[in-house]
Amino acid sequence: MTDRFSDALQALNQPVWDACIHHRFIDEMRAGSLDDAVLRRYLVQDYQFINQFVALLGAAIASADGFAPRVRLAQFAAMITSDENTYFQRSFDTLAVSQQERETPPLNLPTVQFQALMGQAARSQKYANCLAVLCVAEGLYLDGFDQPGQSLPPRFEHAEWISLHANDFFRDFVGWLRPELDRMGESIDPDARAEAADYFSRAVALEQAFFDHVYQPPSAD
Ligand SMILES: Cc1ncc(CN)c(N)n1
Repeated sequence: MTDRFSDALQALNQPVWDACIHHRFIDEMRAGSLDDAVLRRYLVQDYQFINQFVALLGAAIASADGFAPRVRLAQFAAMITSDENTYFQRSFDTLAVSQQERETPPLNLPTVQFQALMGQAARSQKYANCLAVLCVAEGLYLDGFDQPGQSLPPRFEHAEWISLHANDFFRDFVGWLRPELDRMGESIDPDARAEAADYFSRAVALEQAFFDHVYQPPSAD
């Protein structure tokens, strides 16, 4: 077992982590073969995830222990609220997603649970808890979508979603997040480490449920 907190947390959750990064959702997105109904369900739910995710970034900014991490996190929030937000809007246009579905869709159970987890981490006002969830959300997408030598599928809805999670800025951010969680892990007591570890595990499980659920018909909750 490694000494690094982020590695130890990932190792503890490795089977579920691997199930996520090899999930058919990621394979089909990368192949450009994802069914439009699945893509549509995913994007509609994920836009609601992103809403709370940006609030979590705000909480991480507020609870961080210095200006340098705040700058990093704020720069990342700027990317999500610009390039990623316009990706969603353009995809919604292409997939004929109504304004109501963009803003107030019925939520899947994993979306509700993920929003609750992020809200709980934010309200804890503990930087380590926020970082644990961020490490999962972004580390897992980097591992899933950033494959060496991959060629991008033709449709922008697939290609851009991959590119948003496989580029130098994103690699650099995740490459900063992991040691940042390690650094915080060293500065908190065992109870606080266990608390952050629990956020990490719950977030990994929710990532899997989130992918699984978009393959189920809308009334399946
Ligand atoms: C559910 C979820 N997890 C992670 C990500 C990556 N930003 C996302 N878009 N959606």
